[in-house]
Amino acid sequence: MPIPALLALEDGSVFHGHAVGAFGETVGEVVFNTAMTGYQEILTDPSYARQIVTLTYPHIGNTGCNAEDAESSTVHTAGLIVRDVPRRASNWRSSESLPDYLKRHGIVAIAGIDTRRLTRILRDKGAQNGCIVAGETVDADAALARARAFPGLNGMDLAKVVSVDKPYIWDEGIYDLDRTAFSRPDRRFKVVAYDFGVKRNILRLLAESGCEITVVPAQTAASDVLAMKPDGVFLANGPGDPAACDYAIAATRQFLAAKMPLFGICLGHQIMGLAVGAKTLKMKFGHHGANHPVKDHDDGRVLITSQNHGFAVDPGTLPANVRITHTSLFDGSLQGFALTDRPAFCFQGHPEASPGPLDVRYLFDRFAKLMQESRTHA
Ligand SMILES: NC(=O)CC[C@H](N)C(=O)O
Repeated sequence: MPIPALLALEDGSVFHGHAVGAFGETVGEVVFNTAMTGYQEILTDPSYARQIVTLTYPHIGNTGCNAEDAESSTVHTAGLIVRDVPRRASNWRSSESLPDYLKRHGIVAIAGIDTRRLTRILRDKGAQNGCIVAGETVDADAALARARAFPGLNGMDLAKVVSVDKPYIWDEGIYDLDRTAFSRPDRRFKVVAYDFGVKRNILRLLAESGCEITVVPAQTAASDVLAMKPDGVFLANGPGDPAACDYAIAATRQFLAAKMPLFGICLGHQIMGLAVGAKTLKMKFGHHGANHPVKDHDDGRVLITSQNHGFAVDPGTLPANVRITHTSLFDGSLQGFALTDRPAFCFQGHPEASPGPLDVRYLFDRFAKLMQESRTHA
């Protein structure tokens, strides 16, 4: 017999389904993701901390789970909502089924609900705070009260919560499916990467561009980083409200003043925006998927990109020394900018994908070029 589960949203909607993960309850902001593949990468993306993800693709779990596809050391989504989990996972790399993987990580998850109805609610009303309860007895009123008690992500600083405790070196490149091993690329640049919730494929693609990377905790002082004399500093993706990360905004200002080559992704992009004096805003339901068209203003190309953000930099608040480089073709929101008087640029989407297309991978080469030029001019 399936074990019951229910999802309650702050607007009063209640969905009944069955448990496919751990028993218990979880609360968070419910967002929809339209990627058709990559559920394991999504579950382990630290940017999803305190968010419950519903996947619009209906069959989730077909290829099971494995150790190599994790984007961090654990699952970070607060919960998972899917239409249907297959009875059997099948893939030569699979070592565990999705339900077993969720249970092992203590993640509460629900299946068997109408995810199209849920997604329409989120699209029309905006992201909702929600609560999933899974177990023999599920109480809708209690779940609703818990959903409504969740304070929401506005003002929540989660980067320092998911970050590492101490620095470490990363030198692993991308996964080679033929050799079933990760590459060890040559190293030409010393890069310090701020871990606000970094995804491993970002570190892998930085390594592929020739970077030896020292990953540092979110609250590391800029002076400590500058003392390491890196060729460049990387600002990672991460969960929560960027405006709450005052320590990171202050450090970024110091790097800009020192003319340090800088590259920011997602939360890192938002922090760079705040550091130059722009404002961030909370989007209605954000961008979460692997098929978002983004225009590159330098050459007019349309890139298909991977996205996961619920906040955005307000382009109307950018200062005069900012050049907009990328715009979302879904809603016209800001996707990337560069400074005209500093070696610094950033991107709102996920150029490392995982999951998603690698159309924007060239930004990693741009960072290497920026560091090379900065060396030549030094
Ligand atoms: N992936 C990210 O870095 C997300 C950034 C930020 N937490 C947001 O939701 O917009």
